[in-house]
Amino acid sequence: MKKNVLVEMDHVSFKYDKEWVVKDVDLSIHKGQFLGLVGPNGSGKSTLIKLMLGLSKPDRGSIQLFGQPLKQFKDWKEVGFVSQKANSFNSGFPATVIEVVKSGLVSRIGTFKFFNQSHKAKALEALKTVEMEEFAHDNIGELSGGQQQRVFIARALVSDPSLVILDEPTVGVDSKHVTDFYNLLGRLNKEQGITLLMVTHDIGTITDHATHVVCMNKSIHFHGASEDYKEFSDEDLNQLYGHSVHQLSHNHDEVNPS
Ligand SMILES: Nc1ncnc2c1ncn2[C@@H]1O[C@H](COP(=O)(O)OP(=O)(O)OP(=O)(O)O)[C@@H](O)[C@H]1O
Repeated sequence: MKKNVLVEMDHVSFKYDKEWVVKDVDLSIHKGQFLGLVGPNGSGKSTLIKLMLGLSKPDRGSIQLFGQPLKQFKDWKEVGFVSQKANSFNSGFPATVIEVVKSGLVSRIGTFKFFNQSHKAKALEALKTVEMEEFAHDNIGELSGGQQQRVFIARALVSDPSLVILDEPTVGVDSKHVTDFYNLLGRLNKEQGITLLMVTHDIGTITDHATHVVCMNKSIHFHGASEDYKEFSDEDLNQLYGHSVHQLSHNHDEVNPS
């Protein structure tokens, strides 16, 4: 593996039907980074994640995970994923919190194996990390959006991944709890050394928490340290987003599109 490079995309392009939605993307994610991926609606962020996870295949270019071509990569327990729609269980969904978290071990133990006491202990440990262990035996559907999303982070953490990818995890999280959520991600990154890639629309907030920012609109328009992204002017952003966007001064919770 190229030293400490967990993901490497080399001239990656992808189209649905005839329209290119990801164009000539070169992107490396280094161990220890907390990378925020931002861009306007429909700019290809989720598609880029799907390509990285091998759920879609690039039409051009190549992708390596942990130094291996994606086709050969098998060590999926190293990669946790929290999707945008994770927190959409209705109250009748028949699974407890701990069952949801244990399901994250399937990549480690195989689909048809049974969970044992050590798996239960792992799941409880992951719930403890996200401060949700007291809800272990509650029904997942009875929790708030923010609590459900913490459970899905625990599910992503239970196999001890080095990299966790999150696609708009704060959608459905009460704005009062969004800051706590970012603080949790910051702790995972700083204290546990987990590399994070997070798709978000919160361009005002992400720079306070992420170490690096990638801003894309089909191709990459900015990739650098969060500090430098703060220098990316409102004018640059407006051009990219096609409407007025302000990066709020930092320590604010929201972006202010008009
Ligand atoms: N399954 C699909 N079939 C055809 N087109 C698709 C499909 N999924 C996404 N697209 C299109 O590809 C483009 C990129 O979509 P994508 O979801 O990757 O963008 P995004 O940046 O994640 O958007 P958002 O911020 O709104 O979630 C959009 O124009 C979208 O309509």
